[in-house]
Amino acid sequence: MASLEVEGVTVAYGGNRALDGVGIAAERGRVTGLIGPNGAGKSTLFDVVSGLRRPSSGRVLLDGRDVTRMGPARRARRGLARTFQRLELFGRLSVRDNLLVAAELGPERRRAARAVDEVVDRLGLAGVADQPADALPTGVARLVEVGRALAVRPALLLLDEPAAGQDAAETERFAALLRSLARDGTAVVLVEHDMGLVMSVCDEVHVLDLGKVIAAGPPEVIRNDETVLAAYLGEP
Ligand SMILES: Nc1ncnc2c1ncn2[C@@H]1O[C@H](COP(=O)(O)OP(=O)(O)OP(=O)(O)O)[C@@H](O)[C@H]1O
Repeated sequence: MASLEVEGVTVAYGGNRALDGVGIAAERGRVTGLIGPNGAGKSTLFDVVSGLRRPSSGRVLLDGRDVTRMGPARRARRGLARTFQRLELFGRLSVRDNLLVAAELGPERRRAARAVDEVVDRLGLAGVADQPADALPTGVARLVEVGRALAVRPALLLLDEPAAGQDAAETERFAALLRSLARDGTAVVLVEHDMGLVMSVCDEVHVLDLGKVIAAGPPEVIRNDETVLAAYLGEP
């Protein structure tokens, strides 16, 4: 069963349909890419999935259960975690404390310190663990943001442009991390503009344009899809 199913979701801002009957699915053990030009509706879809925005129609299911009317906290307790396009770290807190605040919100509160140690280890953050977050280069800060989501050991992880600001070596390590999360059984959904990263780590890619899914399939198919190329290049 898919970990996440989105069915016929529509969101309108005034007269503008940010999402128009969108359906996607994401499964455990797989990295699912969500791409599309600026303004396509990717972040709005994450808001709908995480419960920050109620769609005017359509449904969101987590592990087969309809959560469309559930708020963000209840969805988080059901195993959903996300990152934001704009970094949401506490600038004056150390990396470790940023992770701890997140871990303590998770279901395994009593084991928060251990969860933090695991995240520091897994993301290679030991060298910066005691530094304040606002002293970090953007690429490392992005990794801490991902670490905050991982600290609750999510079953479904939504990542909104996690590689923005990472250099080539950081992105390569990040790709390996995404694959290892999928191997451990996490359902990962990746919104990302770095096409090299998307095409190398995703098992499946959904393409949004002007609020509609215009293509879905494995990276090798999406890469050569004429509709997708036209959406990005702005010509048929
Ligand atoms: N709070 C809002 N009020 C009005 N319109 C909005 C709001 N948020 C987003 N929109 C509009 O909804 C559409 C989808 O925006 P969204 O941010 O979801 O796209 P995106 O694919 O995440 O874009 P980007 O790649 O630039 O982050 C755009 O036309 C945007 O202008």
